[in-house]
Amino acid sequence: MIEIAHLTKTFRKFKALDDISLHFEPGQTISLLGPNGSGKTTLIKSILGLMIPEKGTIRINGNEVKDHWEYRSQIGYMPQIGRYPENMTIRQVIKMLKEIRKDCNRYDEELIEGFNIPAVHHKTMRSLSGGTRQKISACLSFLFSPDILILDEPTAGLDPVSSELLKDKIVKERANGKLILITSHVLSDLDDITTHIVYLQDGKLMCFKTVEELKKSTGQEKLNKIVAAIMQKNYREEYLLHENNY
Ligand SMILES: Nc1ncnc2c1ncn2[C@@H]1O[C@H](COP(=O)(O)OP(=O)(O)OP(=O)(O)O)[C@@H](O)[C@H]1O
Repeated sequence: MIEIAHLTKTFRKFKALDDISLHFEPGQTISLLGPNGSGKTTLIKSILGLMIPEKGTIRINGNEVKDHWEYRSQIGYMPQIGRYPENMTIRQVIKMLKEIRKDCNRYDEELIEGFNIPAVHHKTMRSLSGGTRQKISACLSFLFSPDILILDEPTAGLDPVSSELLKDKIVKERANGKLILITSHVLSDLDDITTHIVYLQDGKLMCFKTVEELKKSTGQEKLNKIVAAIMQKNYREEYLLHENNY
């Protein structure tokens, strides 16, 4: 579904992404992990076509993204910080987006109902609390029933009940065959929803494996322990050796 081959992005001489190759399929939830500045957002922005890497390719359903802009309608994106017209009400923002996306005739309003957004429909975007703004971003990312969801720190700022509701939705949509990419620094939030881990460090791919494989190879159950094992110095060499055996 998404094939990334030898992706390299530099800012002046600094390599933010260094020869990254990955392959994602429907029905996977990929947790995109790594320390601050490791290249996660650069990778997401490259997939979204918001950044143009100088080397490598990204294909979505076989089409290279730099030549096929229409692929973006298949992606629901929840940014880390949602930016909206501040003087519009929630109702107006949702209505405006539905009018722009006339191609879509299957709205997914499950989160809008789950978060009880109609009760605050009349509020302007500028008046919203951080958590409510985050809920609106989540609702909009699912609204047009996209095949791919890219969620950047989706549970940040959400209360525990809302966070669980969003996680249940992610699990449900993965079961429906969606591909979901998530970044989060709160690893406990990812424990029950992740199928695969991508770990980046200094723009390099340190690990791309299923959670089950990593549980076996590290002997750990929880993501924070698994990630600690990945961060051990010699992991990448072992990983690459292992990969070269196939
Ligand atoms: N427009 C830019 N110009 C110059 N350098 C940039 C630019 N965008 C990103 N970088 C650099 O590229 C590197 C990777 O940044 P990126 O935002 O992808 O990291 P990240 O893994 O998403 O970090 P975080 O966990 O803090 O969100 C960082 O060193 C960052 O300073």
